[in-house]
Amino acid sequence: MANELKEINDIVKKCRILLLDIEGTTTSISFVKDKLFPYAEEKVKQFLETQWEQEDVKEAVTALRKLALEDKEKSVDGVVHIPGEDASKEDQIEGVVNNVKWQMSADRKVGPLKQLQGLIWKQGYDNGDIKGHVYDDVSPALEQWQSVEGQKVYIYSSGSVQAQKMLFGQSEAGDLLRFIEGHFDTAVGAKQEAGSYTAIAESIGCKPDEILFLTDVVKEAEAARAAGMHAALVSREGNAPLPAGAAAAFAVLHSLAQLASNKRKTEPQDELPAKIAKTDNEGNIKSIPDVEPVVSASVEKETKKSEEMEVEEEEKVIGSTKEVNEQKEADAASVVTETIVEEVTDEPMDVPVADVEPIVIEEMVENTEEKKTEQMETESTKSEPSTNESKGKEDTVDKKEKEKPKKAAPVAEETSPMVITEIEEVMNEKVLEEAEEIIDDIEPIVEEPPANEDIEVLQSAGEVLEKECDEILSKVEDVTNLDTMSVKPLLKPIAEETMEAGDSNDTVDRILDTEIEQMKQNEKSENVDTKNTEPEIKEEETKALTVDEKKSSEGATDKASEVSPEEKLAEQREEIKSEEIAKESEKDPEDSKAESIEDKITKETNKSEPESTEASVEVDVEQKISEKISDSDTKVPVESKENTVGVEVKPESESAESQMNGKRNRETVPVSLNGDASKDEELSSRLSAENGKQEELNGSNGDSVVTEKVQEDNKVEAEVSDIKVKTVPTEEPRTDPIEQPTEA
Ligand SMILES: CSCCC(=O)C(=O)COP(=O)(O)O
Ligand SMILES: [Mg+2]
Repeated sequence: MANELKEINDIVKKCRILLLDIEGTTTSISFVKDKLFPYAEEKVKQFLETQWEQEDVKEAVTALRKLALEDKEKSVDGVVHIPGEDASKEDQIEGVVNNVKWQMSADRKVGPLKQLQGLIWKQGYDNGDIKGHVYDDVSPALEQWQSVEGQKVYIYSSGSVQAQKMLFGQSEAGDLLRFIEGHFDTAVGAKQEAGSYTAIAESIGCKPDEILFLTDVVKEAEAARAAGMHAALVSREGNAPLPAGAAAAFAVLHSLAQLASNKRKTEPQDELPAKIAKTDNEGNIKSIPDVEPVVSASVEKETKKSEEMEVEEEEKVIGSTKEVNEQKEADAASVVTETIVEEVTDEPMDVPVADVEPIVIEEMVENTEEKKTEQMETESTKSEPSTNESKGKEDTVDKKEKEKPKKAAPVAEETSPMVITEIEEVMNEKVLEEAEEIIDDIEPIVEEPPANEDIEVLQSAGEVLEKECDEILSKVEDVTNLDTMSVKPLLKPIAEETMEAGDSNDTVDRILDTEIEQMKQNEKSENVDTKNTEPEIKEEETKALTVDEKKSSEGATDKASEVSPEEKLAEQREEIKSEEIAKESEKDPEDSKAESIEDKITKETNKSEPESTEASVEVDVEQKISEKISDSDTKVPVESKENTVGVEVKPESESAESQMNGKRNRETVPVSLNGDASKDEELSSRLSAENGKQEELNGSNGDSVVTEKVQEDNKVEAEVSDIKVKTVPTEEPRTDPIEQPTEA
């Protein structure tokens, strides 16, 4: 034996020609015996009667007659004689019909019988009564095999070449002739004779060991192996059991899918499970899954299924097939992939992977059409089929070996996924690269979310800001809080006004209560002081009155005699008041312009240390007022000022006040220095007197002596008027009394 390799993968690696038997290998025995033979038996008489005069029919009848004579000479059991040409047509037809039925019943694989059968079946194929049966794994396997450059598929069957072509050309799987390079029948020799295989190898033009022959008959496999071919057995459901030792001698396949490469990367859901039969130790099928196998299923998958079937022998075959096809498919795929990828990757981003497949299929169809055309041309030059008995005649093998251009093997539908998968890989790499570039461009735009650390920093910053805001608010509250204002002393008159306006503000009330208490105390102490100073004041007033009296007596003695001292005093008071007003009017408006209350408040609130500011402001205000008091005392003689009334608030001050209150409260705004120990006493009493509330506040019933009251009023008014002079020019506006808005 030239080739005794049993591992199918090892065999496949070595072979480029696939030579296939039909019945029991690509096609079910049942189809032949239950469909074709009955059809031929049923139609043979009618066929002969109608086609008797046809040349091909006459040749077939002549061959059958000769065979019958030889069988008679050989004393073949059951041989049926066919009357000679000198017999009637009817007798001849009857003899032929009986002979054919006898041979068919014996399943003789003789040429004359197969020739006539083919003629009869042709009618059946032509009128649609017959469709050639092929296993589901056949078409994909043929396509796959012949798709690899240099690999070809041939058929060697006892059936006539004509019958073969009809079966594959009009199969249930469609026209499979495009995958078949040539056909051999018994004209080349008996299938169980080694010489037949040698002749086939010669006809194909290759070495026998480049051919893998698949058959269901052990003796045929042995004959092929004897001729130097590689051979494997195919076990299908319905086949005759393999003889003992067959599986040990040959690799046994149950599906042509086992020839396919496991390199194909198809998704499992895209594949039908291969119909792998359970077999006995001889490789004979015991049972077969319901699902038909497909060639597209990978060998790897087949191996897995075989493992499930616990067929040890099968595992060996599958494993061999896998390795061989890996190499084969790798070689084929590499060529096609290169070509297609070049087309696709020109525009990697615009061509989706899915778009690649049509390109591949298109090329496949194109090649198929080309191949089909070539086959049709070849067929026209083929010799007539012959039987084994007609050896020496024209060879039945297709000798018109087509010298097709050795271009890249067409990519078939079943193989394209593998190619596409590799294209996908290439595409993915390019797409990923470009995607990375795009992402790089995007990254600077997209801000990364802050890290936890950053969030903590931000939170801390937020807390700081919030704290600062609280401090600012606190300062504002301090400014607006009557209890904590540094200008608290200045609030007194405003508070009083607010009280007069019926404001029930508790703070104001509290301030007033405190103020009232102090005023009561001051009133008492002032009374004591007044007793000590009253003589001097009275003396001064007396002098003033004397002068006035002289003046008035000079012009109007009658009136003078008629005017009471009180009236005189009032008149003098009015005069002094007018003079004071005149003096004030003569002063520089710019110097007397009171600083904007708003500005003052702003300055106050801008101070960073409220507590110290409050104290300093209080001191400043007190000092200023003290200075003004003393200044007033020195510049303006008390005698001349005693009768002056409170200075009216100048327009500037009114304006300032209006800015604060949005209204003109009063024409005069008395100022109090609440809380001062030395000066506040008399100021408080002045304030009370000025407002005319002293009696009320002190609980006085107004029983005071008129003279004392007048003097007291005059004194208080004079002093208060000094204090009220807010428009006194100063170089330190900030220390000027600040009017606090009542609505603050
Ligand atoms: C394709 S012809 C029908 C099958 C047939 O007649 C036959 O004899 C098959 O024999 P095979 O050698 O293919 O087993
Ligand atoms: Mg067979």
